[in-house]
Amino acid sequence: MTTAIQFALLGLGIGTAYTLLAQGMLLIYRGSGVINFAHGAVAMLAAYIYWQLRVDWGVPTALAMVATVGVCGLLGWGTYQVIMRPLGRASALARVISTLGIFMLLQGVALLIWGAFPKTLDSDLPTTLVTVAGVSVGLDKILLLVIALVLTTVLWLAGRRSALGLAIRANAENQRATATLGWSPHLLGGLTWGVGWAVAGIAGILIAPLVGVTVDAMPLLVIPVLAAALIGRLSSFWWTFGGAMIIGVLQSLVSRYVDFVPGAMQAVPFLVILLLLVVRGQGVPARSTGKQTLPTLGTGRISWPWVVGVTAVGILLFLLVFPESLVVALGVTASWGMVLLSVVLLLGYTGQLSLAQVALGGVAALVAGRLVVDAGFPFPVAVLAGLAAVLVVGGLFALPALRTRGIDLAIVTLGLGSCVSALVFANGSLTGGYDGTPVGPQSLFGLDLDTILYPRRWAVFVLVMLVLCAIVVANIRRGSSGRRMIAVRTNERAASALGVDVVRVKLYAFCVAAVVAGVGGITLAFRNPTILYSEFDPIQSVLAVGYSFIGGVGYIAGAPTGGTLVNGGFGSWVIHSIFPDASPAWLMSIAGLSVLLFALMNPDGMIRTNLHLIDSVKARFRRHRPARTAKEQLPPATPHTVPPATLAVESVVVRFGGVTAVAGADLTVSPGEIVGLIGPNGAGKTTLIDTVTGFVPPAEGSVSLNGESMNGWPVHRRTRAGVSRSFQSLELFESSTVRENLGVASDPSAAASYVKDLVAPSRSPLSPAAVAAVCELDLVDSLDTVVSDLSYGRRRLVAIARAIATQPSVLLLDEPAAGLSSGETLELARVVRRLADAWGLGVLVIEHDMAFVMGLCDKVVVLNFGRQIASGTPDEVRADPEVIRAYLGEQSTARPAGGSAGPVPVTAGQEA
Ligand SMILES: Nc1ncnc2c1ncn2[C@@H]1O[C@H](COP(=O)(O)OP(=O)(O)OP(=O)(O)O)[C@@H](O)[C@H]1O
Repeated sequence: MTTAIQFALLGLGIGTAYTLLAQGMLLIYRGSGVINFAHGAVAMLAAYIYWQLRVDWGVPTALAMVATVGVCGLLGWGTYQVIMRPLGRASALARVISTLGIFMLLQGVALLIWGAFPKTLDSDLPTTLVTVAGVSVGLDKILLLVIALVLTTVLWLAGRRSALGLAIRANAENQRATATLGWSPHLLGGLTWGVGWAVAGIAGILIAPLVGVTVDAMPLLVIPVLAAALIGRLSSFWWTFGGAMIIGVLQSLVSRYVDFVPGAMQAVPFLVILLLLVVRGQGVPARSTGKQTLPTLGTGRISWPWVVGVTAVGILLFLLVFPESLVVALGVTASWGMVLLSVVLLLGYTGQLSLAQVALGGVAALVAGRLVVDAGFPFPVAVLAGLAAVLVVGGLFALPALRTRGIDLAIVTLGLGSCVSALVFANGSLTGGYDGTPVGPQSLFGLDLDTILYPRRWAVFVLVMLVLCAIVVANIRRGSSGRRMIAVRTNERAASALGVDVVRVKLYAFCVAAVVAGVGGITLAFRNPTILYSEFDPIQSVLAVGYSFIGGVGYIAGAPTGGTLVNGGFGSWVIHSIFPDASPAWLMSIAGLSVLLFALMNPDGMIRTNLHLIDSVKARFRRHRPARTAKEQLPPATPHTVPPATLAVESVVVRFGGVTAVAGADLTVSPGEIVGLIGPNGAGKTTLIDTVTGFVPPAEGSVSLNGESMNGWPVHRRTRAGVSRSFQSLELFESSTVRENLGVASDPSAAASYVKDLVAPSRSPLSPAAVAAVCELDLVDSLDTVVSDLSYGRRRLVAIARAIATQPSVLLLDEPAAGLSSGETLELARVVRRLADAWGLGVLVIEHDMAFVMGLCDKVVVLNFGRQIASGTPDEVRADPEVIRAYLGEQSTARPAGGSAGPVPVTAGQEA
């Protein structure tokens, strides 16, 4: 028992170190909404500066401390002014990636100045042993705990009680609002980053004696620190303190009691926390909170003459022309190019920020390597087995992505990558430890690929693998799988409402990306006769995202371009050719600086600028052929009818915690019938549609289609069954064209397409319903227009057309006439009437425009405070005293808030 307490107390020491770091990171997040992945690197820099001042130059301790913290504070202030402030309007991704750039830059600069050899710093706190309840513990640990408690209390009080603290928090959410309250947003931003970095500086000085001053260890502390901050939901200083302590104590106890599993100390507490976070996560995101800027994507179009020509020339240059050192460097770049291709697939196309891609490459290499060494498998068979294994592991890594997203997912995957590193790569019995795994030379179908004797052959093999992987990724981009991925990255809610199985798309993206990263990892590992797993450490996965970003995370060609910057790649070769004695740290610093410059000036990456150039050159020489008009490209519209289906909502109750949003709704929508759902703001109308479409589960009651209960069905299954919806906030894929928006809705759900797309991508003809909807809503001329360029009224029509493109039997429209002119509203009413009468579609429509509802609907249902207070024909509802009292007012035909005065004159016989 005493031993357990002893280890728990030791763990509090580790937890204290995490707390000191975590609180500064949390302060920055609360004040600017940015997770600073460089926070551990800032602490590392502080430790080096402090070592330089106190140990090397003999500056008095107090002065050295003040100077170090001051420098960190100033650098934090400068980081805000030079990087974060200009990035204020950039995407969240660009801001996160810029912190990865800072990470790389600080590590590179520290290596250049202080070298890779560790420095030692003694604790400035007294280290005498104190006995508490029979257990001995160093006084410095107790003092550190006190400092962590004081820091947490000060930050907590400042955040809650001081006007400045409140303003800093408000500034993260709305700079304009803080400005109108008399605060300077940039002063607050600079202060947040300055204080945050200063706190990291204090942490660096205090924890350096515990963890040592090295360029590797301290920046990596960011991983457990992020986990602690996640436990605090990235908002609470006290929960973060608790999280850090839990992690510290768990790690210490595991190191004592699970010491038979190497690496368990780092991994087990992590896995427990990851599990917690995943359980706490959300399957379908909440109603959208606003637009976000996403990276621009390439088309994935393949020009076969170019691919064959460039590959053939590349092979010739590799075999006959280039010097051997260059060929080897290009081979490394090509291997990394495949790892970065997996980032393009995951982050570029699917929007999933995974920080574990290099670790996955390492897993494939490990399995293949072991099979070659232990089982004597031929190289190609071992490669296939390695890829099969990493496919499964990739699927496992996808599981957190099903319930977490954005920054949470990045942290979770970084944690998983570090678990793999601790449990597997650091396990000498699996990897051979410092000696590595001696795989020796390989051969492929009789061709000797000995990397020592024939490095050129090996490089050609890697080049061919890169080209094959790039073709697969390009095929996915052009196929229906790619369209689904892009829909998921843009808006998961809208994607699932269009019948896209978001879970399947994410699993697919993670699995294919894992295999592509696996090919990269295997070719990287087998380039040496002995595999060393140090090149698969978790930080490499972080760097991989940085390299992808520089190349262009939405472009296939961006992957090998980013791969030029890796250590040992083309960039290293160039630097070494010019400066033979240059340290690899130069390349890392240049890469870090490039990430920052690209984030600031060209977030779409290097390749986009070059593509613009290539396109403009091509355009000069291309013969002008008149483009086919959108109308010519459209298949002829055929008269359309839908399979009849009746939607029934019975006694549905929906609760959000203590709020009852819907308290017993009953309605049916029959084929060809238009039902209006009205009620004051907050009555529960959208919640009812959310429940019918599967976004929100009912607490009681049932929703059925043609008598079959849909309770428990996921969103996409309801869509595929024939229930489609539009959104009040439209939720269109704004940066895609109208055609692409409709294309996602038109794609059949066939599972086989995921496999077929790898080799033969399927084109997306619009569904007959989509074509009919485009003609009906007069959108033909807008088909190839990017949605964000359309007027608000036309975007509303696109949202309706997209809902119709899924070929529904029942259509749910959430405020379709909001923002339309009276002419457009009239036209919309005619179209909806026609959809019901001619197509046989059942329509449930929410609208505040009473004239529209009363003139159009066959039946009207009224909600008030979640309660259904009336239902019947428009005339019956209009005359209902409770409805008049609660909603319509005495002028029952008038729109409650500024609507048109009389009913829209549309009846069954009047359609256009
Ligand atoms: N995710 C949620 N968590 C908690 N409460 C919610 C949530 N979503 C909706 N509500 C609450 O449920 C009630 C009904 O909201 P809902 O948006 O469905 O109303 P509505 O009739 O569609 O309003 P409007 O006409 O303004 O769109 C409101 O009190 C709202 O605050």
